[in-house]
Amino acid sequence: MYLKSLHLRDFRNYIDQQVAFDAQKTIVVGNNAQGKSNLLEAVELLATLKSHRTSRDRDLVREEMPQGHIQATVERIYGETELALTLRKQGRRTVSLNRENLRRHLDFLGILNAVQFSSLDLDLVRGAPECRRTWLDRLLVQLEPVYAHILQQYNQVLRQRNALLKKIRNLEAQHPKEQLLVELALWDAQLAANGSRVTRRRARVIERLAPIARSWHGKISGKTEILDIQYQPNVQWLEDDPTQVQQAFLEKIQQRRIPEEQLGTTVVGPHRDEVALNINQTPARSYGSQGQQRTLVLALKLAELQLIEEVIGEPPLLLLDDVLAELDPHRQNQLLEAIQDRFQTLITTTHVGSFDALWSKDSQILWVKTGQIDREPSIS
Ligand SMILES: Nc1ncnc2c1ncn2[C@@H]1O[C@H](COP(=O)(O)OP(=O)(O)OP(=O)(O)O)[C@@H](O)[C@H]1O
Repeated sequence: MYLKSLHLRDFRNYIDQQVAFDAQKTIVVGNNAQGKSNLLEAVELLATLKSHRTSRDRDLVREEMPQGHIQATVERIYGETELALTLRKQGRRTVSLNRENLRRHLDFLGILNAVQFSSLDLDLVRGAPECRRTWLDRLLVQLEPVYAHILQQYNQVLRQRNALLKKIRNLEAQHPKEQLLVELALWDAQLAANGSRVTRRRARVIERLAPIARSWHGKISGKTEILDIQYQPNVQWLEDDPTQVQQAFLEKIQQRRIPEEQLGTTVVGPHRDEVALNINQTPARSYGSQGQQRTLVLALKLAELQLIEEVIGEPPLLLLDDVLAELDPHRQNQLLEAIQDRFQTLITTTHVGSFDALWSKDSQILWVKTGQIDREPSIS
């Protein structure tokens, strides 16, 4: 797939900016806080309808303006598509394909695919389990857009079940709670049904991703380190069968009944899953240097690229936000070799000279200054 052009209006610090991409690699150069990451964020939003920097649309709209727009033309094997996303300070966002508004946002996903790699990704290794769940979920949405809907339904059930558990916890001692317990049983079944759809998909994606990531990791680290990725679902199950997985949920819910009522919150389900990342059988978080942790993140990103390409049948975009200069020449070369000319890549940097000149060969260079993009560096 190829992102041909982008048009940003009142998005972050861009007023009205057109960008035409005319090379497989685009290097976006500028000082800090000029709008480089904002540009990549716009592409990320078109690919996933999410930003890893904010969950509030009002942050994305230019200051003082009521709404902002991102528009793009994407070329796929089957033809060209125009994507548009309108973000509002107040009210819901709207999405359109080829100038037709879509009722279901789900239908917008899967047209543009992108793998994002920024320094924040070190949180994949060092951060809380939530970072790894979010990463996994975003990958799943790209591989199978309907997963966005599945996850949304699960989260809705979770919220409603939590509200009910809170109500039960706060009941006066003499107040009968039978009616609420009948209601809770209905939510238990919903949690099991929706939770099993989430956990089965997470397990499947890890099963496919783990060997690819292990192989990349071996190549980059020179085979001295062995990466092991293990999905650790909160509800353990053995066979990928909906009935059996739901049964495992219901059994665990029964076991945790008392703590759940005492805490007033759901403690069973995929919102408590973990993905263990081990190097040579030691948790990566406590293993080795920052450089070794970077190698791991790089291997994960390369595995994401490869898996999306395998599943979608077309190479996704790669968004490298200020990470190239942080990789040593060996890792830079591994990355360059892996992407070759297959993956359209957008790279942000403060200095073009801060990474190997091979990167700028055949690349388009764009200069960003206070929300304006030029093909030449500005004089001042
Ligand atoms: N909603 C908004 N309206 C107007 N300006 C905004 C908005 N959100 C962010 N900005 C501005 O965008 C700029 C930050 O841009 P960006 O995050 O793309 O930086 P960058 O060029 O990637 O720099 P760095 O190298 O520091 O990451 C800041 O000047 C910030 O004030």
